Amino acid sequence: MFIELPETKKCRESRIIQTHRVFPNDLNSFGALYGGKLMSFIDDTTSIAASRHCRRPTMTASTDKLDFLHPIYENHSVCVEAYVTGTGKKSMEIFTKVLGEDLATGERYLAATCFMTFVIVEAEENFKGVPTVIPETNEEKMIHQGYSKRREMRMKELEHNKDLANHISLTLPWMDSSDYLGE
Ligand SMILES: CC(=O)SCCNC(=O)CCNC(=O)[C@H](O)C(C)(C)COP(=O)(O)OP(=O)(O)OC[C@H]1O[C@@H](n2cnc3c(N)ncnc32)[C@H](O)[C@@H]1OP(=O)(O)O
Repeated sequence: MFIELPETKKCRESRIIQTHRVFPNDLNSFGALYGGKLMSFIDDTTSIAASRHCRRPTMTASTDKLDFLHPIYENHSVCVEAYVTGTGKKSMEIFTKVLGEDLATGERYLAATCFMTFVIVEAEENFKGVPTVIPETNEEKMIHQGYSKRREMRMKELEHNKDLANHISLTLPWMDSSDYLGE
């Protein structure tokens, strides 16, 4: 049984904010937060935003370009904030911004941004669709405004990648090299 959903939800209803301190065992060899660790924080946070919005099981369908804009150093805090910024029928776009904070000075900086798409994988037969989002703040409005264009580009890219997938070899390379070498 799934709960009934309203037709609309505000961005703030799905907003998730996770904050962590960057410890020595989270660092890369440059003394900054390891990128894989940050990606894991982002996936974790966005998945909760998706669940909050649709209250049904979802899976990560895609991650758009993740831009690492600024390193996050040891002992700074890393704040990962995510909320739903656009919806289709079963898919939800989630925007994530990552802020670093120097806890000694209070200086805050934008460390990364990312868009991800989550898709509902289980729903009732007559599922009508996820609630559309209502942006309220200037940032939410600006990001929501670009949703249709981003979705269009995503769909084009998906088609292209599906085509590419048709040419990817599944053969174990050490068993038969003819696929690799085009013999
Ligand atoms: C929680 C986790 O850790 S998940 C782990 C990582 N994720 C996975 O393993 C997912 C693997 N992929 C899959 O299972 C499938 O490709 C799915 C579930 C993502 C999509 O299934 P499909 O059968 O292709 O979905 P279908 O074609 O019915 O489309 C459903 C919706 O998803 C959207 N969609 C499907 N694939 C993508 C994609 N790669 N990027 C963006 N949107 C997508 C469609 O546009 C459609 O949107 P709409 O309902 O808003 O119009």
